[in-house]
Amino acid sequence: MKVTVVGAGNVGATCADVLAYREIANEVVLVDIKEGFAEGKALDIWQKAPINLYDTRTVGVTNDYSKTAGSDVVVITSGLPRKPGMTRDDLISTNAGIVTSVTENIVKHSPDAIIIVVSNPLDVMTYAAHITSKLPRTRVMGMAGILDTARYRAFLAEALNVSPKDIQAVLMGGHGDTMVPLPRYTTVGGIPVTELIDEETLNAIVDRTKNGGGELVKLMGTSAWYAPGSAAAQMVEAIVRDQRRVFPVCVKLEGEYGIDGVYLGVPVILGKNGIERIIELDLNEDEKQLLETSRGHVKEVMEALDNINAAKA
Ligand SMILES: NC(=O)c1ccc[n+]([C@@H]2O[C@H](COP(=O)([O-])OP(=O)(O)OC[C@H]3O[C@@H](n4cnc5c(N)ncnc54)[C@H](O)[C@@H]3O)[C@@H](O)[C@H]2O)c1
Ligand SMILES: O=C(O)C[C@H](O)C(=O)O
Repeated sequence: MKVTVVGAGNVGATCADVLAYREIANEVVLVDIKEGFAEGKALDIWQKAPINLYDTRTVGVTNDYSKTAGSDVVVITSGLPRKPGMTRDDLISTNAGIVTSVTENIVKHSPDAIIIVVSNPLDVMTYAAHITSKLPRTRVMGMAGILDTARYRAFLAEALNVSPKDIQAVLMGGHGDTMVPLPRYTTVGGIPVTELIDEETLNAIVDRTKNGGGELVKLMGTSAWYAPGSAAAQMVEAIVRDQRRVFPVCVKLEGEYGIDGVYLGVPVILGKNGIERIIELDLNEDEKQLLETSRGHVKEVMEALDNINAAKA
């Protein structure tokens, strides 16, 4: 299996490293626009192989997409991260141009690839990659739900003083303040979380999760990479090993949840064909309302992208 990661910055290099040391792919190609940057990162990861004992080959290239040819999966992490005081949506015009041109290059050299978008604003960059690639919606998806759910699970594990391994949760909607964590679908070793934690603490954890990205941007001056890079690698693994894992993933909805033509995080089964199935939960009225708010927000940002594209045309 051959996997390309575009963008050799914090998230891309972390993702490539996880793909390599966990031997998820035989070959990982790292691409960046900065001369020598991807080559250096790929060489560093390769030189770690004798220490951490893996044999995945890592190759770095500066904008040379011929080396990515025949990739089974491509992860797009290229683009600006936000700085303190910015929202993810503030990145739209710069990152849309980057994601669009990267996607054109990817499909030219790997027409059968499955594409995982990581660049922000996530839901709308997934839209940009999907319309550019012209691939079926099952093959172009965005990573955010695994990260947001991981934050929620980590905060819960801390509050309950239990292993994060035992916390299962679902989170839906856009990757932003309107994301929709679902306490009703959260369990701790099979026990509904509401039986183990009081409402006030749970609500505080939900709020912290919604602002989880911003919390890290404030602390570090740029956005997170260890959990995001690992989350993208986990999606790659589910696809290349045909694991049929159930994850929240951003995909174009075509009638599911009563929503049409908007890119949102929903639970899916992820396997060798990409999105094998979208799972439709029976949401209650409050949850439906939260999802509708999230849909409205993502739709607005999608329209902003349409306006940017129309102005360019
Ligand atoms: N979806 C998520 O949950 C999530 C999580 C974390 C970060 N992100 C997003 O991922 C993106 C990358 O974050 P980062 O921290 O790795 O940033 P970074 O600045 O460390 O790395 C980005 C890399 O992209 C490269 N790049 C820019 N234009 C390119 C092009 N046309 N072709 C190839 N490479 C190009 C840059 O040279 C840089 O090395 C940001 O947009 C960030 O907001 C998303
Ligand atoms: O918060 C960001 O800007 C990056 C990413 O979307 C995250 O949630 O960590």
